Amino acid sequence: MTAYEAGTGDAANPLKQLARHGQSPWLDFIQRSYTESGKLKKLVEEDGLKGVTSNPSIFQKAMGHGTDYDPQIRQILADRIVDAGTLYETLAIHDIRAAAKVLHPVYAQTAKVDGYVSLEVSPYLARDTKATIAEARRLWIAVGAPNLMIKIPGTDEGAPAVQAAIAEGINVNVTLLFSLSAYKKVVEAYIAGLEERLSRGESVKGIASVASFFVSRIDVKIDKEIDARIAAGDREAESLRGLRGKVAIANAKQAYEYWQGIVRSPRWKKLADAGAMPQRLLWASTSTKDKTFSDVLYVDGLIGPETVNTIPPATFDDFRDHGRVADTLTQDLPGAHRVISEARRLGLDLDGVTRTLVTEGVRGFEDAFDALLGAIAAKQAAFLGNKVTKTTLNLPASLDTAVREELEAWRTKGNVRRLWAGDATLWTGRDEGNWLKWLTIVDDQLLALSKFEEFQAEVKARGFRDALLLGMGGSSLGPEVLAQTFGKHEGFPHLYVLDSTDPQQIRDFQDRIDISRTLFIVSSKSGGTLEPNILKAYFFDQAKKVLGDKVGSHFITVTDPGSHMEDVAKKDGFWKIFYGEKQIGGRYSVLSDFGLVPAAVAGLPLKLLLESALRGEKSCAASVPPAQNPGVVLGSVLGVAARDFGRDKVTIIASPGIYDMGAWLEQLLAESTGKDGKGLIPIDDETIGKPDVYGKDRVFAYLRLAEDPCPRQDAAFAALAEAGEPVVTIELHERRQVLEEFFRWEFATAVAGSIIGINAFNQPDVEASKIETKKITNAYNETGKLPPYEPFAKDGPFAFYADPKNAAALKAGTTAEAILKAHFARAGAGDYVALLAYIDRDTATREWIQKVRLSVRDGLKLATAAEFGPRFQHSTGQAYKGGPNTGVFMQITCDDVVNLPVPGEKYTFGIVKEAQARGDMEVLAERGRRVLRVHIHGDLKSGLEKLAQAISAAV
Ligand SMILES: O=C(CO)[C@@H](O)[C@H](O)[C@H](O)[C@H](O)COP(=O)(O)O
Ligand SMILES: O=C[C@H](O)COP(=O)(O)O
Repeated sequence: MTAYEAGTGDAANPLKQLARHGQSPWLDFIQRSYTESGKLKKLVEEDGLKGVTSNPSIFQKAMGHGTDYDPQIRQILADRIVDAGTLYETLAIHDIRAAAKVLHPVYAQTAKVDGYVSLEVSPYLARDTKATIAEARRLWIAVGAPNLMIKIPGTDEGAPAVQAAIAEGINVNVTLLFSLSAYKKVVEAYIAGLEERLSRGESVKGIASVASFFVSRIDVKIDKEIDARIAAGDREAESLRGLRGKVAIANAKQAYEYWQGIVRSPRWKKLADAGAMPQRLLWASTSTKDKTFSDVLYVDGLIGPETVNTIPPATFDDFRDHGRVADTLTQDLPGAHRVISEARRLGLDLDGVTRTLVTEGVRGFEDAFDALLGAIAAKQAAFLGNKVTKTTLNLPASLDTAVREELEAWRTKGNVRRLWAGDATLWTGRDEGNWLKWLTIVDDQLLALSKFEEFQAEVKARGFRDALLLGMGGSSLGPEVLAQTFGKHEGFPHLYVLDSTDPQQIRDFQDRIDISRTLFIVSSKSGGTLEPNILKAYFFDQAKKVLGDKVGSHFITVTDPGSHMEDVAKKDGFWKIFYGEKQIGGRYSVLSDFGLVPAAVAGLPLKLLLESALRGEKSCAASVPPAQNPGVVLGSVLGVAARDFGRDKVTIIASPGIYDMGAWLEQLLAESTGKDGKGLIPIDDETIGKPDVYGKDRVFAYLRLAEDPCPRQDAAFAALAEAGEPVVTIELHERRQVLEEFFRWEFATAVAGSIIGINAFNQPDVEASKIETKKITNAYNETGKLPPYEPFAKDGPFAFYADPKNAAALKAGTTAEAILKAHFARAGAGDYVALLAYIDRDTATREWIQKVRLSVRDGLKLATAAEFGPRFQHSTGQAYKGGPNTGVFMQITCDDVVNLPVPGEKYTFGIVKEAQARGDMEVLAERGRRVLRVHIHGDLKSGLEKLAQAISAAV
């Protein structure tokens, strides 16, 4: 008695009779309820079931619908923060293990011939040999059952992976085989894998493999071609009709014939003598698709020794009911050859069909996997409820359709996976892949949590009253959000963030802190940026006067390894040096030490914050299909709205409790996307108005803090949505979720950048202004004075400056009002007006700029940006100079009542600020931008008042 006869006994059950003919019926299906209810066990005991196969479509059917899996999903989500892919795999492994347990007795009774459960590698890897091998190895270990088979596609790339897996002793089910030629390669891979083991002196016993030959799909394709030709009146109609429903089985029989030759060959004999088991042919795709054929056609017709048929449940039942058992596989082989040659004679393209079927098969499994992961991600979001932020889109129909199309394109191209894999061709194909460490930084930070917590305890123990962070842009805006959003924490210093060269503003901060009890955080990624260097020099000097030799112990730095600031910190005996990641650009650095160190200093709950960020990361993971991926959805809305609809003004409004998010977002969006004449123009904190004050160039992003919403904002957004404006509402259930949003917006920005078609990770035009500023400060150091700079007009306290081209356009007027009128008259639909104020940024000036921008917005119906220099130069400045030429700029400068020295330099902070304004103006003008500078002489307060009146009159 062979192993195949082990389960015989019930003469009335065709399924059981198969064993006598050497065929093992497997079930092409898996579902939790089957295993848990004992149904699978019953099939084994009553029907002689000998194995189970799964594939992405099967799991999609099982997990994508119903509630079978809900309890385990809830339990996993309660314990861990995971992505949809991990969730799927955990559920799948659970099922596979459970089925393997049920089938283990078969495995034992048949001496390892049968009793297997198959689990397929990710279909996304079907064309990647190395990744398939790694995945096979990983799944093999993760499931940890001897009667597991790893399914690997029999593609050109899959065959070498089969060989490698077999050589490692992993049981393999080779799937997606349609053609004899592909099958031959797979047989070779199996044999070569076993030979590899033998040559290393390893055993080949007990290693099992099946080659899954797909049957019915071939008839579906060929018969369609036949029907089309008959319908078109083909002369060979009769002969063609005679082949309907025959080619697939004939093709399978040829494969079997080949197998028979193999197992008789001396090469195989050697392996068999060493105890190897032959790789059996497994008939897959055996449900009947054409209802005019027998419903058990592909079981009845393929019965033969040492084969497997994996049968879907309905066909399984049909075959139990009326299957006919006979040795059909070996019957009439000449007939099978005739069918194939007749098909060739008639020009039916079997080779082409099998090639197409491989491509379609891979695609089909990818689609099914996408659908499955999408369903899991949606379920996950629903179960997590308030633990994650919630996004609602209100988009006009045309934008909505375009966004859906974009999401589908991202899905079919596998772009989310490409992004995670660092594929630079998603952007401009240059060095973008080197700038993506932010994708996984949260995982690293969680691993390093104890480092931050120890530091936090040390800060607390030292009893600092204040902490002053000195930095610009990416090194200051994230910490500023943390400081503003989470406030002061008992026992920890008050965190202040200074990002200005305005002497008055520096003095304001100095007045707020007690230097003797202050921890200074010098934050500079490159370590070479002018502002943090001179601010450090200034405060170090000031602190030295108070602290003497201990001054270094009040300073820490966060900087990239090897930077100038690292040298400074070492030389000056800083208390600590924290390092950034070189593969993260400044504006993507908030979840690296650039955000974590100030968070630790301020006494924030680091673990909770990082966990929130991790939720952001996991919800945007490579496994989460675009339509369920919050980062891709948001990025697609922003990218498509700008690219296809001219809606490039991303208007960001946040609830009061998280208002500062906008300043961080401004930099992220503008600096990442505003270049090559394209990009998103962020409009932050422009008080929300009635629908009629807006042009058709906006997308609105509402960051709503559900725990403390603003009813006025709610009502205004409802009105905008009602009026058909595109509104994205992101609901944060608690403040902590700003960390989740940090990650999501970073991801969305990368996506939008890809859609717009720019490099989302460089900032060429910010560098340009820095160079111009440096030229001016260097000149000052050499000559002790600034180059001459003449206004083209003066009126009262105002002096107006511009480059010759802009001056020519504005010179007609001589009064402030006329000049401003002429300037603003240059703005038209789709443009924006940016006020760039190089003045102290305090409550009064912020209110002033807000009032003025609203008068401009309402007067001109244009988007407005209200910015303070020099901080915006490290942020939106990139888009102003490098983005679309739609900005109309007005610099506002003032006399400095206070001036402060920069230790070691001839220039002062006042000179630096002047150099920055001039440098930026130079570059703006050089890029052909409409720009005007208004300098306020004398008292700033009254000057600003007058300017506000003049602007209001001009618009
Ligand atoms: O590959 C195996 C078994 O190794 C099967 O699970 C295989 O994927 C299925 O039989 C087919 O996908 C089902 O195909 P079809 O009936 O949808 O044409
Ligand atoms: O956004 C980045 C700013 O330009 C500051 O750069 P940094 O961190 O290298 O000093």
